Formats: sequence, structure tokens, C-alpha cells
Amino acid sequence: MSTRERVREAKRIVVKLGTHVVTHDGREFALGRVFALVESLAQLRRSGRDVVLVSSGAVGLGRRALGLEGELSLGLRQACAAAGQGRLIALYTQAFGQLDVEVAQVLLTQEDLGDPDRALCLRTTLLRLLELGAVPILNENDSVSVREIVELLEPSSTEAAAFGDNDGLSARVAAAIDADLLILATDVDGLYTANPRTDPEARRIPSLEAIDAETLARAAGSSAGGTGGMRSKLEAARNASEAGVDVLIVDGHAPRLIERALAGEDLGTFVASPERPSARRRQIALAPRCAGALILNAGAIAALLERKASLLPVGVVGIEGQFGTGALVELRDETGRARGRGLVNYDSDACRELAGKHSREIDRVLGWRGYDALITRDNLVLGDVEA
Ligand SMILES: Nc1ncnc2c1ncn2[C@@H]1O[C@H](COP(=O)(O)OP(=O)(O)O)[C@@H](O)[C@H]1O
Ligand SMILES: N[C@@H](CCC(=O)OP(=O)(O)O)C(=O)O
Repeated sequence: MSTRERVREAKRIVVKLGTHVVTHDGREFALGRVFALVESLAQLRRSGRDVVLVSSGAVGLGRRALGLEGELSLGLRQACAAAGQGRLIALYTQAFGQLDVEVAQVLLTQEDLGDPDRALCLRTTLLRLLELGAVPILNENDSVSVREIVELLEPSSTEAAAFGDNDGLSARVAAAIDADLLILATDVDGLYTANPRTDPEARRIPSLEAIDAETLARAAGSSAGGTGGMRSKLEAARNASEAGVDVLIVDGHAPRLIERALAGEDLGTFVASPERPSARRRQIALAPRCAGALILNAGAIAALLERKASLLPVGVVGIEGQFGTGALVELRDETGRARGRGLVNYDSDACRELAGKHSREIDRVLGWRGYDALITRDNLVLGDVEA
């Protein structure tokens, strides 16, 4: 599957908005920009995709509310985060609520993500929220976070550097919930050959196969008020892609950013995950049982085997069982022989309505439109797998 197709087909998406996307100058809420992004994300959610938002901005909003100017000590930053976080989530709750999408706040520390029990609780909480149609909104729990204290005490320690900010947090969350795509929205449209604010010759790098020491060396410095800088985005991108998540670094100020990114437009820097197909294939092949079955005609079987195509509704002649979106189903030919397995993009009722139809009819048949395929290529495993 090409880069563009992978982005287009992403079903579970984590979007991280940096301080300079959420605010003007690190303190004033960027109402128009954020509400436009909320509209796009609500639309994604309503189209059946899972959306998790990681939003910075608490310190900036709190700083404004408390009337604080200039450099802030760690204690004051933590106090600002406490004052700003409530305002931030209130704005999101209002905005998503106007579009009939519920939100749920989760505040995290790096310790939460490092502890297996707490990480499992987090995964379960997020997956339940997604099943319920909500958009979880995450931020680091700055007021109790010891990360920055570690950084202050040991500024050069590699451990301190490994404790990222919301870039690192969003990468770990994306990995924990098996997200397909992580969008890091910042104030620059991707990684450049050098910092574009200081080097007018710098050129954008549209995609990266691997993030090595040379790539990391290109990224230094953050904009005033942000904490991570491009380097922390690249480290986050490396961690996420190693865990099977594709990553897109984009300019959060660009109009209709989410729609254009998901349409496959060349917008920022794309970091493809080399792991994804095999990790996903293993998961599908090894799952103990299927929730139902799709019966395919000969043309569909040939398309899957010979053209490595996704499974379109037009090639499906029957459905067995009741299952939800994302369930694992068996694929059988018309003689009843098992030919593979896959994770379905539609529930069994929708599959029954769509069977035998052309993908262009999905809107008309269902009254809404998700994916063109019933099972996308990445979520298919063909050949002998246990039924
Ligand atoms: N090679 C590079 N390419 C792009 N941006 C870079 C590069 N090196 C450093 N930067 C800086 O990284 C900044 C983005 O990081 P940051 O300010 O932390 O964003 P955010 O607040 O969204 O997390 C850019 O504004 C830019 O000045
Ligand atoms: N947790 C902090 C943001 C920390 C952070 O990661 O900032 P940024 O690098 O701008 O995404 C806040 O809400 O202000």
C-alpha cells in the first residue's frame, strides 16, 4: 500500500496539538484555529474513525489567567498548568459538545505510561471511550509531573531527554492503543534540512524511511513557549513508527489540515512504520477465534490473491454471524473453504447491506460513508490460518 493510501485508510488516529497551535504567542487561546480543528476531528469521529486528541496549552492559558509575564520558574509553570487545564478542557467540551461529540479528559505522567498496570488501565479506558464514540483528550499532568524536575537537576542526562513532553506522550499513547496514524501538529510544516527559522536555504523533507543520528542532528531548538522542539517530535516519531504507527508532522496553522492530510496531500513530513503490516498480520493470524465470516466470490478471491487488493463489498456474496466494526472475521470461498481472515471496517448489519454493491454506492445504501473496502489490505491475512 502506498504512503497516500495508508494515511487515507487510517482508522485510529492520535492528533497532537502543540502550544503554538492551541495558542497565539503561547498564552492566548487560538479560538478560530482550534475550533476549526475540532470541527474536522468531530467529522472524523462521526465518520467512524477513532480519534484521540493530545492537547498542549494548559500552561499558556493558565499564565494568561493568572496574569504572569516572562520566564516562569518550574513551580509557577506547574501552577499555571493547574489553572489552565480546566479552561482548556472546558473549551474543548463546549466545542465538541456543539457537534454532538462527547470528550473525556485523561491527564498522564510519564510514570503512568511506564508502569504496566497503569498503562493497561489507560489502554482499557481509552479503548472503552473510543467504543462509546467519545474523543479522549490527553495532556501531561504537569502539576504533579517530576519530569521537568529531573531535567532541571540533570539537564544532560539521557534519562531526562528520554522523558519527552506531549510529543513523547502522544507516541506512547498511539503505540498503546495500536493507532494507525499519529499526527503531530506544530508551527512548521514538517522537518526541514535545517531549522527554517534560522536557515533560509532549509528545505522540507516530505518523507523519512528511518530516523537516524543524522536526521536528529537537523533538529535543534523549539519556538518560544513550546517545550519539545523538532527533535522531540523526531524522537516521538521514531518511537511510534517502531511500534507500528505511521507518523505525520504537519503545520497546525494550515487550513483544512486534517482533511487534506487524510486525503493524502503532501503536507508535511511522513514517517512510515516499517513494522505495521507484519505486527498487524501476526495479531490477525494468531487471534484465537473469529466473530463471523464473509463469503467471497471467485473474482474477489482472485483480486486478493493476485492483485493484493483490499476486499470491496462487490465481491462479497454472504455474511455469517453478528459482529461489530473492527471484528475479526473468516474469509471463505463459495465452496466453504477458509481462505484467510481480516478485520472488518463495517459491522455485520452494514456488511449485509453492502454485500454485492459497488463502493460508490456506500453513501446511498447506508446513508453515510466509511471506507471503500470492507477489509483493507493491511488488515487481511490470506492462506491457512486457524478458523
Ligand atoms: N530541522 C528543523 N525543521 C523544522 N523545524 C525545526 C527544525 N529544527 C528546529 N526546528 C524548530 O522546531 C519548532 C517546533 O517545535 P516546538 O516549538 O516545540 O513545537 P510545539 O509547540 O508544536 O511542540 C519549529 O518552530 C522550529 O523552529
Ligand atoms: N503540558 C503542557 C505542554 C507541554 C508541551 O508538550 O508543549 P509543546 O511542545 O508545545 O507541545 C501544557 O499543556 O501547556
